[in-house]
Amino acid sequence: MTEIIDGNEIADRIKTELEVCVETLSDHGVTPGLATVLMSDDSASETYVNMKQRACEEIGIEGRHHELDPETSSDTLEGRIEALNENPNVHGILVQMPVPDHVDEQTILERIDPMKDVDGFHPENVGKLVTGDPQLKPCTPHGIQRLLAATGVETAGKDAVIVGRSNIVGKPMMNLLVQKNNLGNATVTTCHSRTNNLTEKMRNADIVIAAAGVPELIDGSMLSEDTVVIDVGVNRVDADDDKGYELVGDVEFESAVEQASAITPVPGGVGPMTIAMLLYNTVKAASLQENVDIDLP
Ligand SMILES: Nc1nc(=O)c2c([nH]1)NC[C@@H]1CN(c3ccc(C(=O)N[C@@H](CCC(=O)O)C(=O)O)cc3)C=[N+]21
Repeated sequence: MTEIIDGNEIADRIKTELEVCVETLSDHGVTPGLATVLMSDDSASETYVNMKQRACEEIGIEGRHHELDPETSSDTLEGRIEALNENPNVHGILVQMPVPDHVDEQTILERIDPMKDVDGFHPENVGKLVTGDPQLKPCTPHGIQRLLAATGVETAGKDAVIVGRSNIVGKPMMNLLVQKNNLGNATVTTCHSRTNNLTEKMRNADIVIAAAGVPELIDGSMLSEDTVVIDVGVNRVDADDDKGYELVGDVEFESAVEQASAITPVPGGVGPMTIAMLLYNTVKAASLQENVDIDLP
């Protein structure tokens, strides 16, 4: 029987454990603070930022949301980040991506104090991840590692195929899975739009991680039995009913579920783990900045 991996349940377990960490910090007079910055009218971005703020509230993190007009200059945005870097009540800063075209994403990421970079996107944190000494790990790939561990999927010695080479998922996922530790030790192949024989590579994989951002790119005919399928896609496509849109993954669930040994659904798979690991990073950042020892889950 194919196991449908319940990301909501695993994320809730981690959140419950993080709540205890927040209480310990509170005993030391520290309330972890997360600042989110949104500079877009995009309704998906708004939804995601709201979800992050609500999750903070649930476990006692102080969330502060900053909304900037999409026309705001890069200088103004950078000034806002600078103020957050200097604010001692703010332990984590997240600038929601994408930013408008007139703002250079990399410039913005480099302005965030690496100690407050709860996305793990700053070059200093990327470098530490690659050398095997990560400080704040990117939320989605870290969440996927936790998801695999919680499901009892061993990564050591396994062939993992990642489809997608983005800086936020594909590349950090590759670096985490190849590392010499109990959540790594996999043999990793990173595929992308110029990969030849993608199907052949996926058919030989023990674990497939779909992070291309292409709706239903992968179907059951491209997978072998016994493959664990992790679907990172959160694509909004037009729906027939009056809801306006439907959320679909990078994997065609109906056919893939017939082949896979385990699979994450969309929604309810990787998404909730991303948010749980954002809370994890915020709690960790607070503990490092305030010199309070806590037992992170
Ligand atoms: N600086 C930055 N950091 C991010 O982490 C970041 C970002 N920018 N920009 C956009 C993406 C997207 N993202 C999601 C997180 C959770 C869900 C999630 O929980 N989704 C629900 C469904 C939500 C729905 O119904 O739309 C689920 O999969 O169950 C989705 C998407 C974080 N992102």
